[in-house]
This record gives sequence, structure tokens and C-alpha cells, in this order.
Amino acid sequence: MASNPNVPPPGQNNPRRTMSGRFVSNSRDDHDQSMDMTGDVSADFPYTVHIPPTPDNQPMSEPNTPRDAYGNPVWSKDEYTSGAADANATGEPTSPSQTKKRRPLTRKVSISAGIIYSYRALALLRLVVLGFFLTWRVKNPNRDAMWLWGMSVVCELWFAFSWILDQLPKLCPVNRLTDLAVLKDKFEKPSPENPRGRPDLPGMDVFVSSADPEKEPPLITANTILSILAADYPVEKLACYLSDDGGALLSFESLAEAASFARAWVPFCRKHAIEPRNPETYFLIRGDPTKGKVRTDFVKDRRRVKREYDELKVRINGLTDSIRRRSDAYNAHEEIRAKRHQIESGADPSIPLNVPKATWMADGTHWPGTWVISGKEHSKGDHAGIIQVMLAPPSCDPVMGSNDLEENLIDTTDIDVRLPMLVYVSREKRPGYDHNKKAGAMNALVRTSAVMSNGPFILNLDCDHYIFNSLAMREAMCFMMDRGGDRICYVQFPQRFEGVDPNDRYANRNTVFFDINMRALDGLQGPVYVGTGCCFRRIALYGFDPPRGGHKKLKKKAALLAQMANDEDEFESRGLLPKQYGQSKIFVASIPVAEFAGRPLAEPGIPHGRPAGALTGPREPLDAATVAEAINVISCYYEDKTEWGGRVGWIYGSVTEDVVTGFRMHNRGWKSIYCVTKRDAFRGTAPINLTDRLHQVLRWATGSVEIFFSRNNAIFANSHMKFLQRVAYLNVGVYPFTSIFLIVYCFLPALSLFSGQFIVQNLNVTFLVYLLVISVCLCLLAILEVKWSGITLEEWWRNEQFWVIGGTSAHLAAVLQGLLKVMAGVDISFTLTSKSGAEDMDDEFADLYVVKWTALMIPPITIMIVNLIAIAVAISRTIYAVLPQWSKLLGGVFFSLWVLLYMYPFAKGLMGRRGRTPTIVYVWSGMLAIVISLLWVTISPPENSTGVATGGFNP
Ligand SMILES: O=c1ccn([C@@H]2O[C@H](COP(=O)(O)OP(=O)(O)O[C@H]3O[C@H](CO)[C@@H](O)[C@H](O)[C@H]3O)[C@@H](O)[C@H]2O)c(=O)[nH]1
Ligand SMILES: [Mn+2]
Repeated sequence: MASNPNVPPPGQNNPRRTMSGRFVSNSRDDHDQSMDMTGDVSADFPYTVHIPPTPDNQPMSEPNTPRDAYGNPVWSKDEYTSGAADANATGEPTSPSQTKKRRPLTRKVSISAGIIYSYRALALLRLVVLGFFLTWRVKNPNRDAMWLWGMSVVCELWFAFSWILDQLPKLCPVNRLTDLAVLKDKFEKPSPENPRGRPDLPGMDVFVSSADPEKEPPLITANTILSILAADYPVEKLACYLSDDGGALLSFESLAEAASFARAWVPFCRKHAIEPRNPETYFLIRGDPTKGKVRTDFVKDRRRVKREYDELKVRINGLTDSIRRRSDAYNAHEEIRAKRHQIESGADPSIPLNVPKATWMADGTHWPGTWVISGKEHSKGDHAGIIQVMLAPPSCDPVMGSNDLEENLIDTTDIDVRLPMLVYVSREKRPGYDHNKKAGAMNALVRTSAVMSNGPFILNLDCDHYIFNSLAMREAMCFMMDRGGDRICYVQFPQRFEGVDPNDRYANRNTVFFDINMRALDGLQGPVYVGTGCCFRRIALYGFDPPRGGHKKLKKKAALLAQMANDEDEFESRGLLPKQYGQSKIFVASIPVAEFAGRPLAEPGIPHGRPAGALTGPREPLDAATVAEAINVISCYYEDKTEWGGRVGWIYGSVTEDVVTGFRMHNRGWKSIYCVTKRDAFRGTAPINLTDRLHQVLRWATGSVEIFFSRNNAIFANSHMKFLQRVAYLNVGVYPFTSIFLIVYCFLPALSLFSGQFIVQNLNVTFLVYLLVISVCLCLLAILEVKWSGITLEEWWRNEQFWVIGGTSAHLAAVLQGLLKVMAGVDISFTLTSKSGAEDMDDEFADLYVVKWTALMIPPITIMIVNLIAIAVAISRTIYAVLPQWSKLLGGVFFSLWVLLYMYPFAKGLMGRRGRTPTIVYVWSGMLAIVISLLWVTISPPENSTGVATGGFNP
């Protein structure tokens, strides 16, 4: 297929517009009638898909347009290298307006000293008592059952170790506040350097990752995209990229639909200050939508936009069907043509024809990506790279709408109707190349966006994580633009979830992690990167070191890059850059531009900032050469012999690419920030049924094991990282191994009950007191954590429970899988978490009760059954009065019940919908167990039948 790299001028690559202001493309319903079977429907289809003509993996001819600067910043080279910015920053007298501007953008808020000091003291106390306890345990073996004692002591030693790994990094939590008003003052108010008050904020490229329209419904992705397009950030600075790892026409066309609906949605959001700007959620909000709305036409506008949105939903839901029908028609037509040709050419008509079952675009051409019935060069792992600019970059000045209701859906007088740039990207995939899952997709986007918009900041969102707070990007910018902001590699926001059952049975919200661990890490140079809701400094992804020693190193490197990009020989002779970043000179040239544009403003106290007003110029329009280059950099051979995935970009080699990527940055000396906003910044979906949840934690734990056995193990971290930060990263790699000890420990109570022994020789006072103290300390620590983090005790308890459930199932499997990878090189696949929204209107949480069998469930089920039987055996032995020591019996039973208590949500989950009366599970299986054990005891009565008398409390 001949590609057409020409990008239509702004505005022309959009769908046709009807009189009602709606946009149509030929991709829907009426298609069968309108389709011209001669294949000439291309004339009015709005999209020309851009793909590289490189199935043979040859680089495209180098576009001949050397540029000094690309993107939005106006950047004077002289000033950059001469350090004029520095000079200007060294404290000239400041005007009153400047003093006002010097108000900080962010602030640390300390946690109440009372709470935090008692928290630390308690942790210390527990540590000490734990030490005494374990010494006592080691010194006092149970001589009657050394095996039981040995196993339990080993497990307890490990638990203590893993508790320390988890507890230590939690000792210095912080909270932070931003001041958005100061940000506005600094970057959007008229000033001598910026007389028109044009936005001087740096550009932001938003990356949305999607991989499979089956598991990730296009409607969810479309909503995410809409929330981004409508975000409150200067339009001309914002660009949105959708990565489609499925290469599906369905994703492509639904993005086109979303883009055309954005013309109504975005002005509506701006006009009436809508929140959240994800239409699906917005229209479902319970309560009075007019609350706080002042414009009288709100109700009318809302009604219209709502109807338009409903139509969009129907269209997106109908896409699968319309694509199939269209393709069937085209394929039938092709077959007829081939048959005719066969007859005409005099060939034997009985020879079967091999016409491929292609997937067709509305313009009557083959879809270059994956076909519905996958064919050669059109399957998930084998297709061309595709780039489509769905919305062209907007002009740099506002474009006000009008009250012409023929043209517009709503009256947009005095409303800026521009839309941010929107690009569809599906990287090239070929057999024989490792595509490196999400990390690979993100790296393709990093390069393509560098060429097309080069925002110095990158916001990364999974396709199901939408912007819930339209100011979120500004929050991130406060940190990045504040004093010392140039040392920040990313600002991570907490992941918040919708559609989780109110009891949060499987701790899907992960609040312990997001409100306790992450907040605490924020006090230790920064939270880990968790894959979504994270705003990166672009150059941190390029493997740069943070500015140290007066920015000299960074400046030198950037200047060198700039020089090399311009000077052919220099570039070539060093051999260094192509090796690191690949062959694209345009890409390399974009690096220093991004570095410069990402700096905070030069001000007293911010020595190496950029001058105010430097980012207010218009951005270069996209030209054909640029798009050609953007396609070049997403080809699958581009990364050959480069450092992408190694030192540069998202790091490869783990299914939890996120943790590794963040780790590398921290290890280089960058800091990160955890930004918890009052109104959630982003929200996503979480798998709520047991099976999906287990698979999710399986992937995470497997990723952790991969990290543990790689050079990204925190043991090898360098001195840029604080000690406790290293402990936290070590914990990330180590926690799955706890499962080995946990599973043994969960069988111990049953083993003790069966054997009539216990993990200690007798339940003496010392043992019980130690046990009591460490448990009480743990509870008090939990209460204090709850106090400083704001989570609830129930959430904390759910987390404990799931720690046992996940620990005895998914984590164990992860350890095995990880070992297999290390020892036998077995590759680990990325199982997508399905993101089906609540379909069933009668029961929002219907998904919760879905029971899908998985082998992961075997160990926890075994644990439950064995423990139940053990309890029953113990009870029947008591009935027969044959147990040697009642204290051991009591210990064992308590121990067993404790395990069962932790497993309770799991048992509930297994029951599916009936699990609503979950006690039945335990009661029922308990009865069964009693029967079994009565039989067992009758068949083999224990030898010692004088036991009761010899037992007792024996301190
Ligand atoms: O080959 C792939 C596989 C996945 N994805 C995308 O990666 C994201 C995360 O996948 P998901 O199945 O939703 O995983 P979760 O467990 O929900 O995600 C968490 O954990 C992952 C690491 O295991 C991170 O990549 C995610 O960002 C983080 O939110 C989704 O947007 C996918 O579309 C790709 O783009 N290409
Ligand atoms: Mn997800």
C-alpha cells in the first residue's frame, strides 16, 4: 500500500461535518448501502493512514530538514551556552511583582509530631521485643517435636526479616501541598517578558497505552482520551498519544469517533466547568448536576451533549459489527473479481482461489494493522507501524466559538474551541523481534512524540485511567517548576479505583500501599513508579543524570548533543549517539530542546532556570517530513544496537517495567514526588473478582522475582539512594519469597493438631507474653498508620487478609515462574487485566461473584480444608478425651482458626454469588470435617489415652 505521508493542514483531517454540527465518517451503519463496490469510497473518507513503506525493514530516506529547534520553545542558542540565564539569576533587585512571584509552588506539610514519634517508638519497641522473642524461640526448642519447632522458627525468622524490610522505610512519611494560584501567576499572567500573558508553561505529552480492544473496551479508552483532551492545561501545549499494541482497526475507528465527539465535549466542559471530564462518569453522577452551575443554558447544553454522547456510545459499540460487515462485503467483491480474472485468463476454474480475508478501512483499502481474521503481515505480532494525526496541532492563540447552532452543538461564544493534538500510534511489529510489552510501546511513543511535539513532560496513563481532576497536570507542574524541581524525574499520583465492591474484599484499592508505603517513600527521595498516573521529566527518560555540580555536566551533555545533531561528522565520529538513541537525527536534536524547556524559571534561588516567556511562541506546524520521521522511529528495528530499554526510556526485562524504570532513575540520583490531591487526580478500574485479582498480583510478583534475579536488584544500588530507600526497593524484589514460608506456616497448625504437638514444648507464660506484646504492637502500629495516612482500619485488615491469600497462591506461583525464567529461560507473558465496566445495571458488582477456576487456587483451598479437618480431628479427640495436652490442643486450634480467619475472603470468593452468606462455607465444610475426623479417630485411635491428665498449663 502506497503511503501518503502528507499531513493535511490543520482542520482538514477531521471528519466531515453535518449541518447539525455533528461529524460523520463513513465508518458506520449506513455503510453497506453507500459502499461503492468499485472500491472508490476513499474520496470522502477523512483519514489517510500513515504507515512506513518498510515491510523489508529499510529505514526511510532521511528527511532533509535539519532543525535547530522543534516544538514550542523559542530558544536562543547563545543564551543557552553562555549561561546568561545564570547571570540573570544571581540576585538583581526585585520588583514587588517579582516577590509575589517568588512564593513557593509547593510546600511540605509535616505529620503531627505526636503521631509520628509514637509510631517510630512503637516500631522500635516491636523490633526489640521481636529480637528477644526470636532469641527465646531459638534457645527453647521443642524436644518432643524438633521438626515442628524447626520449621516454625525458620518461618518466624523470615517473617521478622520481611517485617523489618516493610517497616523501616515507613518511618518518615510526608504530605505535600501545591499552590495552583502561584503557578498561574508565574506562567499565565502578563509580565514584561510575556506582555500578552500567553501560557508560558512547558508542553505536556500524554501517553495512553492500550493493547487489546477485547479486554480493554474501546469505550473506556475513548473516555480516557476525552478526559485528556478536555483537561485544564494550555491547549497548544498539550498533545495526546494513544498507543495501540493490538494494531486494531476497532481502536483506530473508535479513537476517530472520540475525536469528533471532542468538538462538542471539550467546549462544553470548558464552558460549564464540568468535573470529571470523562463523559461516562460525568453523566452517571448521582445528585443534582445543576449544583454550582450558573449559566442559564447549562441544562439545555447538557441535554444536547448527553444525547450526542449516547449516540457516540452506540456508534462505538456498533463498530465491531460495521467493520465486519464492511470487510465481508469487500472480501466478497474481491473474490468475485479474482474468480472473473481466473476465468478470463483461461486458468482451470476448479483450482481454489486464495483470496485473503482482509479487514478493510472505510476508504476501501486494507487496514495496515491486525486483521480480524489475522493474515500474513496482519497479525498481532506482525504488522506495519501506523501513525495517524486525528487532531492537528492547534494554533497558539485562542479561537473563540460562536453562537451559530447550525455549526455547533452548543453556544460557544467566548469559549476557546481549540482541541489539543491527538495522535494514533501503533508501532511496527515483526516476528523475530522482542516487542517488550508495555515498555516497548512506551519507548516507541517517547520517540515519536519527541519528533512530533517534544513536550518536556510526559504523563503516562493506562487506557482505563482517566483524568478525574482536570487540574492534575498543573499539580505535577507545581513540583517540576518549583525550586529544586529540575532534580525531579517524575511526579507519581496515587492510583484510585472505581467500581470496587464497598467491602473491597480483595484489597483491590491497595490503600495500604498507596497511602502508607508510597507516602512514606516520598520522605525518602521519592515513591516508586507504579505504571500509571505518573508525570515524567522527558530527559530523565533519556538516561540523563540530574543536574548536579552547578548543572555543568547536564549543560555540557545537552550542548554536545545539540552540536552533534547539527554537525554530521561530529555525530558520526563519536559513534556514541546513534548507539544510545538510534539513527534519528531529528530525535537527537529534540533532546536539548526538551531539556531546556523543562527547566524551572530563572529566578533568585533557582540558578539555572530558563528565562520567562521563552515558551510562549507558536509551535511549528507538522510537516510531511516530520511525520515521516515519526513513523521511522516506531519501526521495530529502530532499537537495534541502541540503549533503548537498557539505559534509555522504559527499562526492559521485567513484566513490572514500571518499578525498574523508576529504580534506574533513583539510582542515578533523581528524586521523585508523590502527589496526593484532595480531589483524586486520576481514576481507573480494578479487577474485582478473585481470579482476575490473583492473576494481577501474580504478574506483579513475577515481575518482582525478575527484578530480584537481575542487575536491578536493590542490593546493587549505588550511593545516590538513601539506605532506607534501598531497603524499600529490596523489599519489592524480596516480598514474593515470603510465600514459601507463609505456605509452610499455614500448614503448621494442622500438622500440630494431627501430631498432638505444638511449635513450642508447652504454652508457657514467656511465650504467650512475647506473642501478646508483638501482636499488640502490630495493632497499635496499624492504628497509628491509619491515623497518619487517612485509610480505614477495615482497609488495613483487608490488606492483611489478602497478604495471606495472595501469599499462598499467586506469590508462590510467581516464585516458581521466576525461577523457571532464571534457570530455563522460559519467557513470561503479560496477561492483561480485563477492564470490563459494570455491564449489569441491576448489580453493579456482578463481576465480583464470577468464579473462574485457576490452578492458583489450589494451595489456599488445600490449606483451608486441611486446617478444617485438623480442627475437627482435635475436637473429636477431645470428645474421646485422648489428647495428651489440652494446652497444645488449644494452641493448635487457635492457630488454625487464625489461618482460617485470614482466608475468609478467599472462601467467600469461591462460593460466588452464594458467598453472600459465606459463614455457610465454613459451617458446612466444618461439619463435613467433623464427620471425616470422627471416622478417622475411630479407625485409628491415638495410643496415649491418658493424655488429659498429664496436660495442662506448665509454665
Ligand atoms: O504488550 C502490552 C501489554 C500491556 N500494555 C498496556 O499496559 C497497561 C497495563 O496493563 P494492565 O493489564 O492494566 O495491568 P495492571 O496490573 O492493571 O497495571 C499495573 O501494572 C503494570 C505492570 O505489571 C503496569 O504496566 C501498569 O501501568 C500498572 O497500572 C495497559 O494500559 C495495557 O494496555 C501494552 O501497552 N502493551
Ligand atoms: Mn490496569
